[in-house]
This record gives sequence, structure tokens and C-alpha cells, in this order.
Amino acid sequence: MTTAVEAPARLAARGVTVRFGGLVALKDVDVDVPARSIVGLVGPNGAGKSTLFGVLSGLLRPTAGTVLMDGDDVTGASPQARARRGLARTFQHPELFSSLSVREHIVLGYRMRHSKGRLWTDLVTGGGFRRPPAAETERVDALVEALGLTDVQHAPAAGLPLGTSRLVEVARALSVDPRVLLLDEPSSGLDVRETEELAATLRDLVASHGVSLLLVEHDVPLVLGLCDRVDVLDFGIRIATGTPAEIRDDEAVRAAYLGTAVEETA
Ligand SMILES: Nc1ncnc2c1ncn2[C@@H]1O[C@H](COP(=O)(O)OP(=O)(O)OP(=O)(O)O)[C@@H](O)[C@H]1O
Repeated sequence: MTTAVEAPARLAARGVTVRFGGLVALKDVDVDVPARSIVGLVGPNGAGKSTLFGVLSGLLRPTAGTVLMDGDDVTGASPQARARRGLARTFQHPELFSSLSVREHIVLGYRMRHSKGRLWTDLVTGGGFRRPPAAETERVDALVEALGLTDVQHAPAAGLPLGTSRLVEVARALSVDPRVLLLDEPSSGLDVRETEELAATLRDLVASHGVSLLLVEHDVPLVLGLCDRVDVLDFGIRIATGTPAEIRDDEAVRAAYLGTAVEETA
């Protein structure tokens, strides 16, 4: 008899605890981000979401517990080493270079991964972004299209609406071909329509690029509508994990949110 062996999660936390002096920000937390999945991390203010994000991205060393990528222990690995293994992230406040165009941001990301030498030569010699290799043009074109940035691709990043800046940041993060993308509050500052568009784009990206997403989000309806699985933190403890339907029905989650954020989506 053969037994199917389940692949290890692309990114996982096991028993992660973080103490800041006397304060326990995370206590024995587990998280799994399987291949080709969208996982949401929610919880009230101060629940420990950013702390867990920091631990997963390598900016923060946990007091106890491990972080695994594809089953390998990366707890002591730097953010750069994790990036080389396929981890990318976006920030709550997009950090774009105002003098570069939308397309140049994506090219920059691509060259950071695929042709670092060329990146520096071009910057030093003032060669700009001329004569790109066909593979680069193809990949950048695909990302521009996937993120709906065709019309603004040659516009400077300065002055872009926040929703568009966020899409540029996602495109830049994807240009390094990550296996897992951490999204920090992707809907922050977006209106309802922009949030819906972003959700649709993220769903398409998982289907077309096979990337896994973990998003930290305050917008609970967005998370419940978008994610395959959701983890809920409260006071540093994972109080629930499951499908959006399971999370919606969870008593502890309703209590943590006093019913409001979850009931709005029922
Ligand atoms: N560097 C730090 N030093 C001391 N305490 C910290 C530090 N970072 C976070 N904390 C505390 O750890 C707890 C968890 O904070 P964290 O920022 O991870 O929560 P969060 O869920 O991301 O909150 P929010 O939704 O408000 O961003 C909070 O009590 C916070 O005050």
C-alpha cells in the first residue's frame, strides 16, 4: 500500500514564542503556508500579527520555536538568506523611488534577482534600462499585465494613487519569482473597489504563478473572502485556525472581535 506524502509547507512557524522583556507578544504559535495557497493572519490590535510577520521574514529572532521553509529550519537565517530561498514581502507603506517609472521598479526587482551585475553597471554608467534581454522584457511585460499596470507603466511612481502604488509593490515583489509572498496590510488605505480589485488580482496570481501568499490584514471581510485558510491571533495566542467558514462560526473568534468584524461578513 502506498501512502501519499504531503509536501512540507513552503513556510511554517512551529511553537513560536516572542517575549519583549516581561511582555509575551507571541506564545507557542504555529502557522502553515502550503504551496499555492492564500493564508490570512488576523487579530485585534496588539494581537501579535506584526511580531509574527517579523519572525517569519527574519527581521526578528523568536525567543523560542522554529521557522521552516520547505521543511528546512531557517530560524537563524537572515532576511536576505530567506529571500534567496524564495521569500519576498511587501510593506504596509509602499516604499517606491519617486524618480523611477512603474516599469523601472519592476525591472529593478527583476535584475536584483536575475542580473545583479547589469543592474549596477547600468546605474553607474547611466545606461538606464536600455536593451533588456528578451527574457527580462517578457517577464516584466507579464507582471505589468497581471497587475493591471499597462496604462501607467511609464508613469513616474511619484504621485500614483495609493492603490496603484500597492500594485507596483506587489509586482516588484513578484519580479524576484518568490515562492512565498508576505503581504503586510495590503488593503490599507484602499477604498472598497480598489480592495476588491486587489483581491481578484491576488487570486489570479496564485493561480497563474503558483506563489503562496500570507497576508496580515485588518480587513476581516477581505480575508474571509480571499483566503483558503485563516489564523486568528489574540493576545499572542493562536485562538483559531481553519477555513473562512470555520472561522466565521468560531465562538472564540467572535468573542475576540466582539462579534462585529466577523458578523459583518456572515
Ligand atoms: N519592539 C517591541 N518592544 C516591546 N513591545 C513590543 C514590541 N513590538 C511589539 N510589542 C508589543 O507586542 C504586542 C504585539 O504587537 P504587534 O505589533 O505584533 O501586534 P499587531 O497584532 O501587529 O497589532 P496592530 O494590529 O495594532 O498592528 C503588543 O502588546 C505590542 O505593544
